[in-house]
Amino acid sequence: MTTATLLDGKAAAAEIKRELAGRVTILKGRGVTPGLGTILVGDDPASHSYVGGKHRDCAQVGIASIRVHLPADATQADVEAAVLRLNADPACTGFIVQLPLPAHIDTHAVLQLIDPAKDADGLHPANLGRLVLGIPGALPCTPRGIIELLRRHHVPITGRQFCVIGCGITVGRPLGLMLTRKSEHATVTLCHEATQDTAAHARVADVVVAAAGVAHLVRPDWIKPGATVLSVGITRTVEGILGDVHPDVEQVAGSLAPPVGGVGPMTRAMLLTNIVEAAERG
Ligand SMILES: Nc1nc(=O)c2c([nH]1)NC[C@@H]1CN(c3ccc(C(=O)N[C@@H](CCC(=O)O)C(=O)O)cc3)C=[N+]21
Repeated sequence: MTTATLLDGKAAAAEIKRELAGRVTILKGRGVTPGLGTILVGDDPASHSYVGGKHRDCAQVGIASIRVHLPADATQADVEAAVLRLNADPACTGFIVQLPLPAHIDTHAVLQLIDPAKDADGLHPANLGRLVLGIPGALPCTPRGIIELLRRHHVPITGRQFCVIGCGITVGRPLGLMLTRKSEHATVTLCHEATQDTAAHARVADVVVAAAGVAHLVRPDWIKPGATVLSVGITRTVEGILGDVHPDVEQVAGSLAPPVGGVGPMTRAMLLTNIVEAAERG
């Protein structure tokens, strides 16, 4: 049996961070220190750990960190005030509101208040609209990380058949938009909960991206031998982190991004890239 080549997001992200550190040095020479802000509401351990990782990354490349932490019972007005403060803070080049927000908060109302020029996640309606129209703007970090991971491993994109499983707002839906731009020009099938036969769509794909958040959804018999597979969604259990792709897929795929050390580190590297680009635009 063969074993898939690893799409190593940890190594690619380390390389990107070295490149960004050089660009940050140049910015600092011009008197500009890029700053990433994060707004975290509540005490979800996973969210805390993600936000911690983002600030560790910032320290590595010389980006300043601005951390805002609000209690779980923060009101809509409290969260909106935090957004407005970072919009107005000249030390903050760009920022993110860590998702998910507590259920009593209107997420769309919060995201719409972010200054689109400071939208490090690329999730503001103005930036998603620019993506649809093909106008330059901040791009969502995870889809951007997926495309960058494929490029750095020389996986062909143009003209290839992609099956994207899951069409959430942070991964699947914007990934479909990005992959069908002129610069990528892939053919994309977006599958979701109501798709009749997701396995049949996956089987014909050159690249399968699993971003549904359903543990071990993608089985070995769903994969065309030699295809590229990315396990993006994760489910936390007492036994540890389970990816959307069953581990045995490794025996069929040509290359595979694992649920840990694959797309996750690339998402973080693209967040830093969005900040450095925003600082360079000035
Ligand atoms: N506004 C917002 N923007 C986001 O980009 C965002 C978000 N909210 N909410 C949650 C999801 C999830 N996400 C991850 C990023 C990195 C890893 C990552 O680096 N994972 C490590 C493992 C980390 C671990 O062990 O938990 C790895 O794959 O090696 C994972 C997940 C960003 N998200």
